[in-house]
Amino acid sequence: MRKKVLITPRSFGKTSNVPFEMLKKYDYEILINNSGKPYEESELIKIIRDVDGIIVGLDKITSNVLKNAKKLKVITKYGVGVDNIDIEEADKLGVKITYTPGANTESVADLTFSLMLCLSRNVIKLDNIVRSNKWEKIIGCEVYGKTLGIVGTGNIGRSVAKRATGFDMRILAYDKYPDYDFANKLGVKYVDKKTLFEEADFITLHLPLNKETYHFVDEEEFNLMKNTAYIINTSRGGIINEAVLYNALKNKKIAGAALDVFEEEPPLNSKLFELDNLILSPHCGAATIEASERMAIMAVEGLISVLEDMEPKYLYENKK
Ligand SMILES: NC(=O)C1=CN([C@@H]2O[C@H](COP(=O)(O)OP(=O)(O)OC[C@H]3O[C@@H](n4cnc5c(N)ncnc54)[C@H](O)[C@@H]3O)[C@@H](O)[C@H]2O)C=CC1
Ligand SMILES: O=CC(=O)O
Repeated sequence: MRKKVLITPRSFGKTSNVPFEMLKKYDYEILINNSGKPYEESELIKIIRDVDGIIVGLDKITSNVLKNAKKLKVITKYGVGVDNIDIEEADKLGVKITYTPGANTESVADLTFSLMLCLSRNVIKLDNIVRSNKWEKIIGCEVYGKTLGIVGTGNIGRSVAKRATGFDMRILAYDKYPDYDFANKLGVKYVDKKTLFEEADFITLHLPLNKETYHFVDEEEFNLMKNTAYIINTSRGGIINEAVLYNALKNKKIAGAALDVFEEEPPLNSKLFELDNLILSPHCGAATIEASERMAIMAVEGLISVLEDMEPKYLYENKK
């Protein structure tokens, strides 16, 4: 019987045909989510019953979904953050998880840096000024020479650090597993969480979302920050307590923030929209031609390796 593969991410295979050509060699029956949005749990439960492998974007692969997946051998994350997958349930059921580590690193680092520059120079507001037939200037601040606090020095955090050296920034970092080789090479200083939040002019978050990192930035951290400091989140919405961020921005406890990710996505009619010291983007960190192509190819390689009983590629190891 032909194996069935479900593909849900919107941008999969949109920038090149290579991933589909790779899949063709195996004569799988391919199902594609053409709805333009992630599946609801109830939809996935129906579809997944006789699926052997799934390439998934941000759809929630809950324990209910997994319990209904009678043939599933592999869940392949088209991306890096696997917080939308019930990893423990998958482990219990013997379903392998593969992902695409590093595939979107440079794209997320680019977006992070561009958000930092947009915040410091009020780029969105400047654009609005000119479009409304006004000619006013806003005094911003330089990123050059400032202190950057990088939370999470994995692939993306390290790439942000590389960009920051070009701006002669003083770079502080915090990570549960510090990488001293990288730090020595780039002149990055590992500090404790409190020091980073107290001293940084720009803080950027690059942690995976899990029980340990949920609301990693909460009241206490906003209280430590300078009132001239900015925070940028391109990791996952749940890393920041959004209600507390709202108050910090509203009361000018901090200077500003930029969010590519939200506790609820999309953040429809959110009260965050009232704030003019906040820049928003719709979870676009990996939305480049280059990252999409790399993610699609690595996703297909991972999926095929498990479905065809080869040495699994890009296996996600649950470190708990
Ligand atoms: N906005 C977007 O489109 C994208 C968002 N992401 C998010 O960015 C996150 C980071 O991505 P990468 O850098 O590629 O992952 P990575 O796995 O290379 O780096 C994560 C880093 O966080 C550290 N870490 C983990 N738990 C920690 C804790 N409790 N305390 C301190 N440090 C901890 C790890 O030691 C590691 O250095 C992903 O998990 C994903 O959620 C990733 C790609 C695109
Ligand atoms: O959000 C995207 C990812 O790769 O994780």
